[in-house]
Amino acid sequence: MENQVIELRDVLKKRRTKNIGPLSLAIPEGYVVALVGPNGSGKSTVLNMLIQAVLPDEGDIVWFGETYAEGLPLHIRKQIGFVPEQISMEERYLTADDAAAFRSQWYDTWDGYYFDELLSKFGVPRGVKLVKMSKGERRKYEIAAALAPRPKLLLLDEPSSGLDPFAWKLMISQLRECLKGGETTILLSTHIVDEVRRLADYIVLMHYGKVLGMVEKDSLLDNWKECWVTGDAELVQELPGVVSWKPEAAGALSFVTTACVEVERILQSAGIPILKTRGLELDEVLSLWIEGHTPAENGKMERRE
Ligand SMILES: Nc1ncnc2c1ncn2[C@@H]1O[C@H](COP(=O)(O)OP(=O)(O)OP(=O)(O)O)[C@@H](O)[C@H]1O
Repeated sequence: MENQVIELRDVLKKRRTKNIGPLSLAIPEGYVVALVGPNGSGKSTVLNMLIQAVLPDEGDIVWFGETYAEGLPLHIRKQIGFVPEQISMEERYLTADDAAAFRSQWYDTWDGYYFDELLSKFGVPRGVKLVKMSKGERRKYEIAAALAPRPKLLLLDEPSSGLDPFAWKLMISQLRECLKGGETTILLSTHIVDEVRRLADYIVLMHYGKVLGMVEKDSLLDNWKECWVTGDAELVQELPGVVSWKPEAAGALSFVTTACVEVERILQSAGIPILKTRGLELDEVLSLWIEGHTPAENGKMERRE
């Protein structure tokens, strides 16, 4: 059986206007799980509960097989790298190097050379206080500082927010690098479809404080597509997973399906060519999922090489 790095068991956080939870979720070791969902759906609250910056009102959180209701012990905290949504108050008036010197005291696995290399590659200004940096520069520092101790678990709250395209690509390649050994697990919240496409193994959808499901990314993105074929309404009614369709020019029609792999198989055996397909954007996938078009059950994944 796979090791679960994190487990949430009926976790509930009461907020003034809405509750986040009850949430039950298991994050398997060695995978990347993308938390997606509209603003205010509870993604940051989940991530903050995982470092005990926010404490749940009910339920249990299990880290590496143990619960720690009395506070996260240092040996567990040291295995977690966190990129928060907001810059921490304690580090505001420190430079990147001073903040790193402060952090490295808590992490015996802190790799100063790696941190230095990341700051240089990202072009983070040295000698400038974090509070005086641009949003993107601070983000780059946060990513470098989260990666430097080579943690087993990386919690990333919208890590690409404010990054330019060059820095974004660098972040993706560095995260992929971390995953190579198979022991690092990443839980990230994101609104960026390309980030999900390039990194995630699983997608967890949050909506109004609830988890609507956890599904394999490949299965979701391979199956949820818009297709163009030559045919009529009768044809579309025979096809599985069709959620909408419309006539197009020259006797063609387009339809959105949540079962494209099966649709392709059926059309191929009927000798009907698919003229074109388009993978849905993340917002389209989320809207359909939220409307109740649930993805197929996820199968077991092969472990990452
Ligand atoms: N400190 C707080 N006190 C009271 N309510 C809060 C607090 N932090 C968050 N909330 C509320 O909890 C809900 C979930 O917020 P959260 O930041 O977890 O959402 P999110 O999914 O990360 O949103 P976004 O995509 O906008 O970052 C929101 O309705 C928010 O107003």
